[in-house]
Amino acid sequence: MSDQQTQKKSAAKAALQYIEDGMILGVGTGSTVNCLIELLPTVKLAGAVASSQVTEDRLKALGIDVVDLNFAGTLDVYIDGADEVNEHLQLIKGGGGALTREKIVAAASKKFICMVDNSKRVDILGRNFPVPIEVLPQARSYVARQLAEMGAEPVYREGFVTDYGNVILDVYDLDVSNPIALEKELNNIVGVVCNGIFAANQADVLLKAGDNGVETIMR
Ligand SMILES: O=C[C@H](O)[C@H](O)[C@H](O)COP(=O)(O)O
Repeated sequence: MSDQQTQKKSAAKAALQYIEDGMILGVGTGSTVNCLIELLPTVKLAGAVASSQVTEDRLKALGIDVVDLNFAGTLDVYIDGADEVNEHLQLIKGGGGALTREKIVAAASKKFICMVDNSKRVDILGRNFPVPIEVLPQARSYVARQLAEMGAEPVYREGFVTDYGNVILDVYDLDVSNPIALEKELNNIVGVVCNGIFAANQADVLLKAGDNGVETIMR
């Protein structure tokens, strides 16, 4: 097993301490979350709210009851991974295209626990990883032109459709030095459904796995 995979598994194991019996858990999407899902049969959940169809399918395959967020109320805990995280626990997410549903479930949860391996920690978001933006299909070219006017380089994620039937632009060369301001600015472009900057709804706890174990960083 690679070091990175070992770290993902360690972070997922550490996340179990935030899960209580009888809880309806918010469950994210991605390879790190998949490590957590494998461990969920060892806890007694009342159910789970899934942040993507992929996660929903995996939860159901393990016999875990998947609950519609509209009937779950406010969740105590949401656990997810990230593509990048900075020192303020602000994130870029959406490498797997699940950003909108993830942001909704994160916003509807009291506590967001983020699990990462060492490679995800960065000083400034967006230097190495593009910001994914979910866009209504008809607005794709318009939104791309608006982003180009901001000096950025949007790349259409060809062949990919989100759970909501929309498309993704992966945006390079955005200035993410003020993540809260940029998150709002991107949301204001007509046709944008959601963007992958999680700054207004950043993580509350970061579980960062490295060679020497898992470090817990609180906001
Ligand atoms: O859309 C996907 C999600 O935002 C994932 O949480 C994120 O891409 C991290 O995924 P992974 O754990 O596979 O690196």
